[in-house]
Parts: sequence; C-alpha cells; structure tokens
Amino acid sequence: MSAKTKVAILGASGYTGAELVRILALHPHVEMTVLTADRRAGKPFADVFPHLAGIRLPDLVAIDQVDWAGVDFVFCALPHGTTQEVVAGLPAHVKCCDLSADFRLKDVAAYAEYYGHEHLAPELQKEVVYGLTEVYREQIKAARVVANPGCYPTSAQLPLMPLIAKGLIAADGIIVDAKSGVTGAGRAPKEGTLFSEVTEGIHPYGIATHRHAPEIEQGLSEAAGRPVLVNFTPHLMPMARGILSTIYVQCAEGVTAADLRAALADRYAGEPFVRVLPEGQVPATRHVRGSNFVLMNAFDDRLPGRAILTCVEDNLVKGASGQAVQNMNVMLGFEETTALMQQPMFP
Ligand SMILES: NC(=O)C1=CN([C@@H]2O[C@H](COP(=O)(O)OP(=O)(O)OC[C@H]3O[C@@H](n4cnc5c(N)ncnc54)[C@H](OP(=O)(O)O)[C@@H]3O)[C@@H](O)[C@H]2O)C=CC1
Ligand SMILES: CC(=O)N[C@@H](CCC(=O)OP(=O)(O)O)C(=O)O
Repeated sequence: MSAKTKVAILGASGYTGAELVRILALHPHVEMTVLTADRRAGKPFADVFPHLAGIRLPDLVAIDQVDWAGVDFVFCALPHGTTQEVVAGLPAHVKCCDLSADFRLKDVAAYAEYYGHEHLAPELQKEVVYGLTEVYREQIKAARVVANPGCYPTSAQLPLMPLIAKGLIAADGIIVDAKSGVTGAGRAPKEGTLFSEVTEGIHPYGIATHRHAPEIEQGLSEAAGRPVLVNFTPHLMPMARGILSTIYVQCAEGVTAADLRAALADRYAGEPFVRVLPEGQVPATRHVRGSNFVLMNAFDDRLPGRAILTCVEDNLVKGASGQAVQNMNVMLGFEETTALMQQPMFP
C-alpha cells in the first residue's frame, strides 16, 4: 500500500478546522500530521474539541513551529487577511487548499477594495484556481493552490451559473437573499455572535457592502461572458449551521420554473453532492446538516415571467471544509467522494 498523504491543518482550533478533522478522520489516504492554532497553540486538540477526543492526533502548535518537510498537503483555515503570506511561503512540494477569502478574487484591485488592504501575494494569485468543484474540476486537478469558495457564494453560484450560461434567466437584476447560521462567523469570540445578540431574532448585515458580492459576481460574470452585478443581502439566523439562499430571477421569454429545474437537473446529473429536488419540494437547511450535499429547486413566482430559486447547504461542510476535502480529493487524484458521503443528521 502506498504511503498516506501527510496533511497539515492551519487553524485547526477553529470551526472549519474541527470540521476538517471530523471529515479527514474517515479518509483512508491521509494522515493528519500537523494541526496549528494561535491562542490555543500548545494544547492537545481534544482539550479544544472534546467531541473529537477519540481520534489520535498531534497537539496544536504555532505555525512557525511547523516542519514543512513532513507535510504534503495544507488546508489553510486561517482568518482572511492572515493567509496570503503563509500560502506564498509554502515550499513548492506542498499543495494547498485555502478556505479563507484571500485568494478567491482574481482581480487584486477588487480584493483591495473589499478587504481593505493591498493583496500581499499578487503573483501567486495568478495561478490560484477557484475551488467551486462542480464548475472548475478540470482546473482543480492541475492546481497547486486552490481557493475554496465562500459559503454564501457556493449557494448562489451553483444554481445561478448554469442558468445564466444557458440564457434561461436574465443575468441582470438578480436578488440573492441569504441566511446563515452563526458558525459562519467563526469561533473567535465577538459581540455580534453572543447568544443574547442572536437568539430569538434575525437581522441583515453587510447590506450592499458584503465582500461576498464581488465573489458571486466573479462567477456570474464568467457564466454570462460579460460583467454582471448582483444584489446580495446576508442575514444572521439563530441557528448554529446552515445557509439558505432564496434567489429572485427574471426568466427568459417563455421559460418557466419547470424549465429551470430541468436545466439544473440536467447540469448536475451525475454530480454526487448537488441534488435538484422534485417539483414543489422545498429545500431546508435541516436536510443538509453535517453533510456535503447541496439541495436546490426552482419555483414559479406570482409575478409573470419571474422565478424563485432556493438553495441550501451546511456552511461548514459544502460551504467550507467538505468542499475543501472534495477539492483535495480532486487535486490528489483520490475518488472525489472519499470521506464525504456522510448523510445529513436530522432533525
Ligand atoms: N465558518 C464558516 O462557515 C466559513 C469560514 N470560512 C473561512 O475559513 C477560515 C476559518 O474560519 P473559521 O474556522 O470559521 O474561523 P475560526 O475563528 O473558528 O478559527 C480561526 C483559526 O485560525 C487561528 N488563528 C486566528 N488568528 C490567527 C493568526 N493571526 N495566526 C495564526 N492562526 C490564527 C485560530 O487559532 P486560535 O483558536 O488559537 O485563536 C483558529 O484556529 C476563515 O478565513 C473563514 O472566513 C469559509 C467558509 C465558511
Ligand atoms: C454568518 C457570518 O458572519 N458569515 C461570514 C461568512 C463566512 C465566510 O464564508 O467567510 P469568508 O468569506 O471570510 O471565508 C460573514 O458574513 O462574514
């Protein structure tokens, strides 16, 4: 049997880091040899995440303690803004899937505008492949560094890109109304994610300014073959996991929701993680919890010629760590579904 791939998880003490460990624990071809943290460096991993105590793992270390000679593949699960120099400094033999937003935007000027500082690795940015697996699989196969998509952009681009590319919906005037669970904001303590700030309520945030809008527009523009702008408003929900995107679109002349559903079903036939639901069935976040699945459907609006698309995912799995493992599987030539076929937990 060939040797296992040695994997490092940078930011293993965060939510997406824990999900990577949970998923990779069932991966037959990898061994987790390095787990890093910042404030929690020096601790046993199980002290930080007792629910994963049954897995044999190395202790958490600081990034500057990592011996890269013993690493083949890196998952970088660090806060955005801290990642570009780390990834640019990796030795050439190491492949990487970056879960942060640091390499998602191809246009470094747009990055500077939305992230508030100049890109620190513009040369590397040119070779990074955007990791929406179902769309960019062929490029991902050959990539050394993959930028894993944002959680909201995954749920918006998967339903919209094929419909725009086929001219079944107008690329202009699209409204993406999205809701996320609180784990989307990470584990580091902040006022906005306190129980008392989130429970028994819902509120939009980042209205007309959220940094996922240009990421969604990047994909939709590519599908349309011209620049496209989108109206994107995220909301924070009193739940731990899950994203629901409700998307309002104008259909092309004569096109109905049945046509949109059929086109999506055709596009994603054979895709293991994308399911287009039968007519009338409503995607719910609780139907994807803990899984790498995406559920979507299309409905006729009451307004003539308009339709409503709905899409759900688990923000920590297909929206982050699950898609990252999917990308690693593609990059390293493993079966794409390896370690990812857990069924959703319900309720
Ligand atoms: N949560 C989600 O749903 C999604 C997250 N992402 C992206 O994935 C990345 C990780 O997110 P998430 O796991 O939620 O974040 P968390 O805040 O839960 O975890 C962040 C991790 O990074 C470490 N860290 C923080 N600051 C530094 C630093 N300056 N140097 C080195 N390590 C540091 C933390 O260590 P310590 O615990 O010791 O402080 C922790 O391990 C982010 O870029 C996020 O935007 C992408 C899609 C979805
Ligand atoms: C609920 C919540 O706060 N969600 C995060 C998005 C999570 C994510 O995908 O963030 P990155 O683009 O940084 O990877 C937010 O809106 O900032």
